Amino acid sequence: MTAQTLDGAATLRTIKAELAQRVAVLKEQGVVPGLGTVLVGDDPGSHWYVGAKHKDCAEIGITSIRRDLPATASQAEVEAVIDELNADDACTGFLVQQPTGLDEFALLSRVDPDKDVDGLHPTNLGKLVLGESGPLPCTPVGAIELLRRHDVEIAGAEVVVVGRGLTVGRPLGLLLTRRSENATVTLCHTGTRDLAAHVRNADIVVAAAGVPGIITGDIVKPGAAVLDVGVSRVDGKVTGDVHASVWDVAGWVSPNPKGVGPMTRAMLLSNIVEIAEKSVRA
Ligand SMILES: Nc1nc(=O)c2c([nH]1)NC[C@@H]1CN(c3ccc(C(=O)N[C@@H](CCC(=O)O)C(=O)O)cc3)C=[N+]21
Repeated sequence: MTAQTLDGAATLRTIKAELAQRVAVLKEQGVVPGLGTVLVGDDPGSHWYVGAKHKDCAEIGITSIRRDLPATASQAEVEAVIDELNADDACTGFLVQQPTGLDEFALLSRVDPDKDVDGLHPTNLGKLVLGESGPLPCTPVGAIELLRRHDVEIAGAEVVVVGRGLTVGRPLGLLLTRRSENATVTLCHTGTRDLAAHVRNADIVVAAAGVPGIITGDIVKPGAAVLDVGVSRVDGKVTGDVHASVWDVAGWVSPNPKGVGPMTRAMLLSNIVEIAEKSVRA
């Protein structure tokens, strides 16, 4: 048996086509959405991500405001750029690419929560806990959307999330246990005594540990959906948390690359369009 592919790259193309139409409607109403990015330093991965985000925006009619700062930039210098984008009406929303090597909580907190396209501002994470509407974190929502668009049943499913990081595992647990998702979630992490015992039970496994190959075929339930969110670089190549042996056992696997990564970009675009639409309604 070989698993079916949860194809994030193809789903990104579909979502872009849908969003391009909404951007065109916004333009008729006199609104041109704009994405801002703040990039600190010269990490090649971060440069690639930011470049990809701006290319995506250009394709669907969203303008770009790009602020690249040297690795030597101080906390105050980055905060000044954040203040500038908060005040810029051409900037619908923006993100501070992580990691910056600076006080990230202070930077995140300084972003206008209404412009927080990453959904990571403390106010927006608080809204997520409280069940209020607001921008949602892109990677976990992208993972859910990838399952939805391939008709993988989430309601009632036993989901094991591996990893409790702030950008994926922690918020994903909150999202999946909302009434609208209705999954039962087990959040595993480095303190979990018997990871295999939990994973064996799961209808859906989300691997976001950042440990290459930690999810192997022998611990996956036959027919399960397995999402590979881990990003490690092994010899310069992107390597996920899901071992190749999983493809022989699972029903669905998201590859890595071309799985959840592109979905993160899709949800970023979706957050920008939603903020812009909200500004028209206001
Ligand atoms: N404030 C902030 N917001 C982010 O959204 C954010 C961040 N910081 N820091 C870093 C991570 C990483 N991230 C990815 C985006 C796209 C792909 C993606 O599309 N990857 C491609 C290609 C990967 C490759 O080949 O290098 C793929 O999976 O097919 C991956 C990872 C967003 N991040």
